[in-house]
Amino acid sequence: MTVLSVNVNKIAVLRNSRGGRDPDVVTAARACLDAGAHGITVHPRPDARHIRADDVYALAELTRAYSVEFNIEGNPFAPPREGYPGFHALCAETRPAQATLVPDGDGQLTSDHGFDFARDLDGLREHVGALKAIGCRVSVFADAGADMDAAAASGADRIELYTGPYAEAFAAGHPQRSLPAFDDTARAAQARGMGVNAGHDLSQANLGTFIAGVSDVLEVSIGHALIGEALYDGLAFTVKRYLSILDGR
Ligand SMILES: CC(=O)[C@@H](O)[C@H](O)COP(=O)(O)O
Ligand SMILES: NCC(=O)COP(=O)(O)O
Repeated sequence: MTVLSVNVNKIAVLRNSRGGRDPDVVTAARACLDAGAHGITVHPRPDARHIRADDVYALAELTRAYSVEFNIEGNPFAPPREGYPGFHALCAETRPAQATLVPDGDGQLTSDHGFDFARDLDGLREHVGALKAIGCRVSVFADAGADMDAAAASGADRIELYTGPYAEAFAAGHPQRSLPAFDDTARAAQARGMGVNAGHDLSQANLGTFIAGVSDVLEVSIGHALIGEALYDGLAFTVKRYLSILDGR
């Protein structure tokens, strides 16, 4: 079975645009969990442009109360700065079920590649070991076609396949051109004892084809498309509520 971890970054984007408390990430996460989502994902970035350290603490409490998995994503190599205690410190303070290591640089609009495992192996080994020592399952962000021998040598429990290129191929009408590389990488990871997660730009349109075409995906984390789709699904209902308030005057 593939579990769904909802990424609530985008709720924080909306909240931060007005500087207040709403929409509230914990309320949104609770709605996802009440609807049956299996877990919550966040990707706090050092510039705190969406999820902030306080959100991470509050969501850790919520997911603990619901007995579901909390997945924190981030770059373990990025140094702490004001408002961002650093990836390891956040994990040490909140003990998420899963820590997903992503090699994002400063100023990147969003994640757009996995690790070069052979190049980053020594540093990755250290971070993976430290996170496992505090009780986290550790997943590492990987491109289709990445070196799974080196990924396994990092000590990671899982890889998370970076699905952006698949989503692009799907949108261009030829998902079957990209799926075999994802499936081969998943099988190579599994043959080396690692589990396989996937995420980035997955959506209602492209998810089914991906899950059907890639071996034994344990978890998908989905945020951008899911929150956008929720707006479309919720707008008619919400507009009617406003109209009924106005009609009731
Ligand atoms: C690793 C990954 O693919 C997601 O965490 C994605 O990067 C979401 O981050 P943003 O919401 O900051 O784009
Ligand atoms: N790990 C991927 C994730 O958490 C969500 O990515 P996206 O759906 O916001 O592109």
